[in-house]
Amino acid sequence: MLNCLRSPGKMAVSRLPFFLALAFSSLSFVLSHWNREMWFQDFFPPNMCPINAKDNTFYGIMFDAGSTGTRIHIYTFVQKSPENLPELEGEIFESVKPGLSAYADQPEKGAETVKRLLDMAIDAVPPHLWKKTPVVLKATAGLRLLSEEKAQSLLLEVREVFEESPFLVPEDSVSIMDGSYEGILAWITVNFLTGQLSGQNQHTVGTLDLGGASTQITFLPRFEETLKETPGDFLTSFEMFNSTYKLYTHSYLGFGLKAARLAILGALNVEAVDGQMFRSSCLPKQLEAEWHFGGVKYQYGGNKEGETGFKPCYLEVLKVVKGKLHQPDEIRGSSFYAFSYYYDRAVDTNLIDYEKGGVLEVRDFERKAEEVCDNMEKYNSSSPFLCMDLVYITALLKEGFGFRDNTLLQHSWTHEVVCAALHCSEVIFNIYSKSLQCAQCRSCSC
Ligand SMILES: O=c1[nH]cnc2c1ncn2[C@@H]1O[C@H](COP(=O)(O)OP(=O)(O)O)[C@@H](O)[C@H]1O
Ligand SMILES: [Ca+2]
Repeated sequence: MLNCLRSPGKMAVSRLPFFLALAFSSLSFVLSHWNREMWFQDFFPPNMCPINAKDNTFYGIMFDAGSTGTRIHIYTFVQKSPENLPELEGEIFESVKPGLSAYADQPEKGAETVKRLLDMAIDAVPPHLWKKTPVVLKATAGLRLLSEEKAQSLLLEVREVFEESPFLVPEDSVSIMDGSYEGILAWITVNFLTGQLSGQNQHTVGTLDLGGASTQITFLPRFEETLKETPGDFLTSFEMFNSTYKLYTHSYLGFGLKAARLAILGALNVEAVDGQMFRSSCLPKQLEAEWHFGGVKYQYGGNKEGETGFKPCYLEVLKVVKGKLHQPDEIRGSSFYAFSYYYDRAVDTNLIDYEKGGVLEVRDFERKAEEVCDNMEKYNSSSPFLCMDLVYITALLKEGFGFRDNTLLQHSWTHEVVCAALHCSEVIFNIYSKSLQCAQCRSCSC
């Protein structure tokens, strides 16, 4: 199925329910087929599997506490027969903004946002299953950036909310997720849901996740050379469905889209931001405004007198990106799924369709960045950061990770490749919107 995505250098940009992999780790088939030594065995205890065949519906409540928002996923699984794999029947999703880290100095208020979301689960899960339904919260880069003390008091308050709920609270149910797990979860979700982990001919795709505060890159190296050249802590081995996978994965803290804005503005790690005005050539000349991130208020604006536009902006962004990331040679000829802010900004600028997702080259982001940055007045109805965000995405992909621009490949976009790839990303999107049907992809005939 994913053959359609293997045209070198193309990226399918789509929304992704990566927390699904975490919820799947609660299933009996996962626990019996996946190595018990695996890192995610602790997320849900083995007794969470359906015990008797009649009681074949079960639930899992998963919180994704991201740097920009907190999301609840209430998954319903059905085990139709003991010998079959449980199936994901549905998902209820809700989110709130801002994320927990915005409540760094008011942990109780932060936990209150989690409680409001958890109340949804009380309505969604039948009362007789409450005690058997695990509730888990994994925080990502927003909390990683806080001091240990502030992060822990937030987690403690959330844990209290969980303890007061009628659900099952596993031992390590509220914690900060390690960045490399985050990358692996996304990779498993994409490749598992598209059938790449169970079949004979596995054609896995890499994943690129651009969050608010961190960014992850994950792929399965095909060449020995890559393994040799990669720093040890960028490689993680695990066993799944009787295969061993040695993945390249890394999470870059501070390289998420919102954290990058601060770095570009020179506002990252500045002690007293109060009263300071941070300016950039990536912003509309006359702009002066305020922006809140991670519970801090920043004043920012355009280069009133100086230059603005794509070129000066790119130079500014380069300082933040160039030479800061490991560049594995192998990715230049590989396919990647890109999501989160890659997807959001591609949709915002009509590079891809909101519903279908789509396939892009790195240069598509670059072209759009030029168009937006050199005509900022035309785009002033959307976010003032649009130019900066697009330039950052371009620079991160090209100069950060070392992806090729793929100028030559532009012409090899046959109708078939584009159509098939669109179908695949559509399937991914359909999964996100609760349907696990892949009929369209299987019958793809362009
Ligand atoms: O369940 C999801 N599926 C797909 N994208 C998601 C989901 N949850 C959050 N996102 C995307 O993640 C981005 C925000 O990143 P987040 O707040 O998770 O920061 P972080 O990962 O750096 O902590 C946004 O683009 C948002 O749309
Ligand atoms: Ca995230």
